[in-house]
Amino acid sequence: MIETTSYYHEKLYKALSNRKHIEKPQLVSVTTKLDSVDSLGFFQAGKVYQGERVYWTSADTTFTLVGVGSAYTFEADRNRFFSTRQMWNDLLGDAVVLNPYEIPGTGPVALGGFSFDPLKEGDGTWEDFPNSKVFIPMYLLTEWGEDTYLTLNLMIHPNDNEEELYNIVTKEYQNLISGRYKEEERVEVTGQEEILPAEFKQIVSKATDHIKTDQIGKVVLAREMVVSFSDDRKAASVVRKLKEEQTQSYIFAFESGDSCFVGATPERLVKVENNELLSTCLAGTVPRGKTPSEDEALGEALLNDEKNLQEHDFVVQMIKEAVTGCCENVHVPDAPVLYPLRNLQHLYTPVSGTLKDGVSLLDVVERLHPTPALGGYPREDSLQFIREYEPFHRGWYASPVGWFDSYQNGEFAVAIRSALLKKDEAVLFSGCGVVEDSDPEEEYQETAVKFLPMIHALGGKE
Ligand SMILES: C=C(O[C@H]1C=CC=C(C(=O)O)[C@@H]1O)C(=O)O
Ligand SMILES: [Mg+2]
Repeated sequence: MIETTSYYHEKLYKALSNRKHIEKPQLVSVTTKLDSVDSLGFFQAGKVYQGERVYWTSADTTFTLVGVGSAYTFEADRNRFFSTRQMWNDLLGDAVVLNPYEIPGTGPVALGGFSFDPLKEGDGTWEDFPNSKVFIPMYLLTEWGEDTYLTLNLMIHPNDNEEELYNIVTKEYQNLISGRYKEEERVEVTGQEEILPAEFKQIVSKATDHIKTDQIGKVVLAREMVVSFSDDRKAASVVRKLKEEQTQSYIFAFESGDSCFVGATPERLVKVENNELLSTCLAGTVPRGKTPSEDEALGEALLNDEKNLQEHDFVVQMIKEAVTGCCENVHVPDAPVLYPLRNLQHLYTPVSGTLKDGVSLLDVVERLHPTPALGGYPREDSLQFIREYEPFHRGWYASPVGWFDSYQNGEFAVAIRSALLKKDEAVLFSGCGVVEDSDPEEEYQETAVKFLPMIHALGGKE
C-alpha cells in the first residue's frame, strides 16, 4: 500500500470523531491512494451489498469506478435533474470531506441514471429502476490512469458510535480491496426469443408514413429480445466478457433491487472535466465486413450514404444547438468519420466546448436527453410517437447513465447495447434511427446486428 494503512485509519478515525456537532445525518468522506486492486474482484467481494453495486469503465479504459453499498440514494420524479442536483448540493453543504487528491471520480461521487421517458406508462419490467436514481457508494474504487484510490463515504447519524463504525468499515474495505475475480459457475442459455419482430417492421413503416407527411423528421424505434438461463445470471461475468470484447465502449452495470442493468455502449452523452465539455454524435450504422477489403468498402459506403448521413445530421444539428446554448468555444467538425466497433461501424462527430459559468453537468444532461440518436426530431413529437406506438417500456434503455463528483466533473453515456438482468432472464434492447428513406426490413436487420454484443456476452446464439 502506498499510504500506510495506519495513517489512513488515523484520518478516517479523525474524520469520524471530528465531525461538527450535528442534529441531522452528515456525510463523511475520506479518500486514500492504494496499490492496484482487482476491480471486478472488488465488485464480487461486495456481494452482501447486491442490489447496491455499480461498475463503470470509460470507453478509453483509462477510468474505472466501482461502487459498493449505498451511503445515500437520491430518487426524484418531478423535475428530476434539478431535484437531483439540489439534493446533492444540500448533502454536500454539510459534508466532511478529506480528499487530498481531488482527482476526478474521487471523494463524494454519485453514480446512477435516469429513465428514457417519465411520461410513458410502466409495465413492471423496470420496477427496480425509477425515473431517476443516483447513489453515493459507501465503498468507491477509482482507477484513474495508473493510479488507484479508495473513498469511504459514510452517512453518520447523531447517535452513531464512531468506534463501532470505524471497526466495521475498516474490516469491510480490506475484504473488498483483497477480492480477486472468480469465474462464476456455468449458466446455460435455455431460450432466446425476439419480441414482436413483425410488429416492429409495421411500426417502422408507420413512422416513415408520418415522416413523409411532415409530422416528424426522424424517430428512433427499438425492440426487445428475451434470453433465458438455466440459473441466475450474475453481472460480474457479463461485465468481464464485455470488457474483453467491446473495445471503444463504456462498460456499465447498475444493480438495483433484484435486477441489474448492464451494457457496452459506444455513445457518450456528455463528459465534463475541468470545465471542458465533450459530447458525441453517433448515428448511422453498417456492419463490419468479414474481410479487411469488405470492411473498408462498407465503411466507405456508409460515409457516402444519404440515408445514414441524414440520420446522423439530425443528431449533429441538435447537439450543436444545445451545446452552443451552454458553452463557449464550441467546435464541431464539418463531416463525420467512422467509429468501428466489434460488430458494427457508426458515423461519428465529436463536439467540444468550454462550459459557461454556473452550468452544471446535470443541466447539460437535461438539455441533451434524448438526442435524435435515441429519441428523434422534433423531440416532443418523436417522443409522442414512441410513447404511442412502441409496444414496451424502455426504462433506462437509451437513457443517460453515469457519474458526477463534487468538483464539477463527470460523464454520462446513453445506455444502448444493453440488457436488464433479472435472475434467470435477460431482456435485451436494440433500436435504430428511422428517417424518410428507411426500409423496415433493413432497419430490422440493423437492430439484429446491434443485439449481437449483448447476445455474445450472455453466451447466446448469434
Ligand atoms: C438506438 C441505438 O443506436 C443508436 C446509436 C447509434 C446508431 C444508431 C443508428 O444508426 O440507428 C442509433 O441512433 C441502439 O443501439 O439501440
Ligand atoms: Mg441507423
